[in-house]
Amino acid sequence: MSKKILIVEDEFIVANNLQLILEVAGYTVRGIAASAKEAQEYIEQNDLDLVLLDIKLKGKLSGIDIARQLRAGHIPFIFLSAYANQAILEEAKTTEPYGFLVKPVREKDLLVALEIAWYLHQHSFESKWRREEQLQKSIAEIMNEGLDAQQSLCKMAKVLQPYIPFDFIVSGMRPMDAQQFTDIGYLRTGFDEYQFIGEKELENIAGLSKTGLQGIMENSVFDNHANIYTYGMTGNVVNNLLQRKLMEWLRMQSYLVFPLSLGYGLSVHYYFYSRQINIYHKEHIALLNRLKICLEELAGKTVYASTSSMLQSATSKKKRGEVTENKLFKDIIGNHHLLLSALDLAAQVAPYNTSVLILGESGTGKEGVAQAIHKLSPRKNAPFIKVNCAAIPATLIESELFGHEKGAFTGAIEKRKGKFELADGGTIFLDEIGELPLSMQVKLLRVLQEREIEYVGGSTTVKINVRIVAATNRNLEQEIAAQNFRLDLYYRLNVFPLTLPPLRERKTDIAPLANYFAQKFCHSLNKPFNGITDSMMEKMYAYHWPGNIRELENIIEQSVVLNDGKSKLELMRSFHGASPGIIANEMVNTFEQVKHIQQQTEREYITACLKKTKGRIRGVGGAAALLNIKPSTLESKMAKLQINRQDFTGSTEP
Ligand SMILES: Nc1ncnc2c1ncn2[C@@H]1O[C@H](COP(=O)(O)OP(=O)(O)OP(=O)(O)O)[C@@H](O)[C@H]1O
Repeated sequence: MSKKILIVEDEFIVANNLQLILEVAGYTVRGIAASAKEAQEYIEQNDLDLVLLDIKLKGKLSGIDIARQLRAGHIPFIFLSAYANQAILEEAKTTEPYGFLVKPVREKDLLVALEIAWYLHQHSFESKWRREEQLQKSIAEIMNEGLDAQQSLCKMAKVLQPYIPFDFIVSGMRPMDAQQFTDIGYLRTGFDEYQFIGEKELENIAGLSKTGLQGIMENSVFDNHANIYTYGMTGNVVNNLLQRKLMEWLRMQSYLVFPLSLGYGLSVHYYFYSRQINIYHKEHIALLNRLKICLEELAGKTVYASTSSMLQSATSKKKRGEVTENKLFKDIIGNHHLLLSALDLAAQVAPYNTSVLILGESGTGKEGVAQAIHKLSPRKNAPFIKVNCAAIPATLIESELFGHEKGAFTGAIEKRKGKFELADGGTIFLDEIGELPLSMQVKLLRVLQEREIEYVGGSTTVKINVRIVAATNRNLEQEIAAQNFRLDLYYRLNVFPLTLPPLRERKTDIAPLANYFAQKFCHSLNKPFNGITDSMMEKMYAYHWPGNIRELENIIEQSVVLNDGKSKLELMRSFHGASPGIIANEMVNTFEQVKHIQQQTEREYITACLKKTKGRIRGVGGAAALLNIKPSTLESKMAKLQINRQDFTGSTEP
């Protein structure tokens, strides 16, 4: 059926031209709105499949305002703009558009953008619906298991986490009996690990006596409708004493409360707390409302029925630890909430064929997450093929990816399969996708659309069934603005973005990672592990880790190699170019400053390694090996940071 489109454009000639193109392509143009007001009238009629939306409109309201309305109504839209500078892109991005076209728009670009927008819309809608159905089923299963309140909240926490992220979840009866604390809480301590928090645990954490806690409970008032709160000065200020104290004790930044009535004036309140600010939205409340019947039934069966037995079972569970092993991501160490949020997303998307774009600085573990997504998918028994787009010379990349015929170019002595074909049935991991030359981006886009590849130098076409996981440490939006990356490819790949935090933003993971690597290297070198000295730990905490986990891994390896096997591990080199004070002092206010510092530290780190190797990049003991990256990756970084190898060839070791 022909899709119905609205054109929101105040330039008459542009709008007519668009209408002509769209009608020839088989779309039904519902109308042309020359102002935001007219656009709103069309939207209210509620009969649109897609909207083309000019950002700058005459009058008070802009295309951005209309975009927010379309988003709320789940109508996909594509922005049209005469400019594509960073500021406009940033503003447009906040509305999560399905595409962005720069005027004047070429016919082909317009039709491709519309096709992709429709595909993304269908996809996100369908997968959202499927995931919600799965969630309802999981809650129903918990209900039928005959568990007590504590057990069911623990299970509920695990199934709800991907949908409503939290670091601490609480459920409790309201009104509260100040003489008897019966709230049940679970604190997230790992990817799939939760620790029970009841009355005793709270008293310990807060350093309070039983009467102290009772005093707080007596002075607390409770919401009777769903609400979102933020700790601190902005947003919905937390007035409720118990909630405010909980946030202080557990260093939470925001929470969502969702009350469920059980009748007779009683209700069960669910609280979701997060260490991230502004994480909760109306959409989370809307989801909880859709789950309300299930949740009410579950609450009635569990919390209401078992308040008296709670304390007793709480103590026994505490003794057992209630800690489950993280089986899903067993090679990914760390339990910082920023890492766990990224892993939640990975676990959510893994079972589907959806393309995933993993973002994050170099060395943050993008490849490990890509592998985990593959292992958690139904494709796990088929190949996982990695392609480092930065490491392959531009002239060879096409044949590397798609294969070549015998004699296709000098040196092609026989027909050879490309990585896409090798990955058939499995996953292809396109690492450093931001480095892909523009000419290859067009070809990759065609493969993603048509799901078939063409050998270089011949007519062989092969149908492929491959899931794409791509990664980059570049800011692709900036690359698009600089015309280094194609917008249409970006939208194809960016179906499910996932960002890995840099190590300096999750310093609590330094100790577990350091211990993990130390044990690994001690084991492989057959040395006993005697621990890590406090001074090494302190220095590692103070450092800002431009090379992230890869750098930490290298440092631990050096320490293990040079350790005598009797004493604790000591730091065996000084950190180069360390300027942790800048970050620790929180003098960084803007993203640009962060980027600047990041580039500066990366530059200093590479420079220090090049000094050490006297400018040698390749081979054993070369700078690339020291940094544990491919020589070609190092070369491209050096070019980007304007580091000249020749400057180091004559220098002496520091
Ligand atoms: N959470 C983690 N737990 C254990 N090891 C990790 C973790 N994250 C990364 N590593 C290790 O750190 C090293 C670098 O990780 P990886 O190669 O996945 O990073 P990357 O983000 O893909 O880097 P690049 O952008 O340079 O390709 C690897 O040896 C990896 O095993």
